[in-house]
Amino acid sequence: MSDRIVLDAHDLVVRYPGSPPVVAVDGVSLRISAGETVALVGESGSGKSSVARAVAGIDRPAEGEVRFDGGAVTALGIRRRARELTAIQMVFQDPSTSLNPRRRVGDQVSDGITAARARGLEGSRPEEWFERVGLDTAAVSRFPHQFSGGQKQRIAIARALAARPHLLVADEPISALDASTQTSVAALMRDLVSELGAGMLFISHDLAVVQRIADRTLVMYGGRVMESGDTAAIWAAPRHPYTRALLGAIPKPDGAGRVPVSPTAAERATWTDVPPVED
Ligand SMILES: Nc1ncnc2c1ncn2[C@@H]1O[C@H](COP(=O)(O)OP(=O)(O)OP(=O)(O)O)[C@@H](O)[C@H]1O
Repeated sequence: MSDRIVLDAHDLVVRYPGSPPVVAVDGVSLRISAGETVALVGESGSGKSSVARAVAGIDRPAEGEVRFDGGAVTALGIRRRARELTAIQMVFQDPSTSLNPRRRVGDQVSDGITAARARGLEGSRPEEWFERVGLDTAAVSRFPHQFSGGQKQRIAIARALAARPHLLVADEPISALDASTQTSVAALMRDLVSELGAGMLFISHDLAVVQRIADRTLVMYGGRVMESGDTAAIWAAPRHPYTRALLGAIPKPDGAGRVPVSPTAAERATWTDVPPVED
């Protein structure tokens, strides 16, 4: 990890139309350094995907600013933005929808290579990326339906990383995969982004995987960051009551099963009443 900050988003507010409007993100700030993996965790609806879309330049936040490699993402002109945003790549939950079913997978990885070349970076070959993500290089001429879900996600990762991004935004990249491949795909992503010196925003509800791969973690609830800090420190001693409740939902190793977070309204109020704990 280096001291170079690739992403610096501050005071993000994301609202969706409605009456009243939905405040999905309410004042979230986050920084990611080169080579660093930062996880966003929190229950469904806490605003994780909305943060991801704002920092990736998909949705414009209602308030706040996203700075990427020192420049304001929201202030880029259309042409410059299309060119420069190849340095931010995304991996989504479902590789079946993110890969084009009618194109050979090698050609799709070549799109990433072309994007890197357009930024003046040295060329590479799709086979090299297949090798890096643990796939048979002979498979470059196949079509997406000839692969398993886990293999398709490896291809989507190869395509994203072939573009040599400075930031990879991964929104639930392992949740559609078989349990047996989830950890290995997550670990692969982490290793490759740190090898490339890129930063990664990793969104997952799999807390055991987050614990394993994230350098830092932000815990969100109701659109706000409740706790943020070094992953190991948070797991060793969660300080915010919401974090304690969330970590209590990890399946117990003794086989006692998943402990649901089923808070009462009073408990929820206690979480939002306690000020955030940030590093
Ligand atoms: N396009 C939209 N229009 C209206 N409301 C939306 C829209 N997208 C998200 N929301 C709402 O914004 C809030 C945050 O949603 P978001 O998808 O960011 O949360 P999340 O933590 O990523 O959830 P999940 O883990 O289920 O994906 C939720 O209340 C959601 O219903």
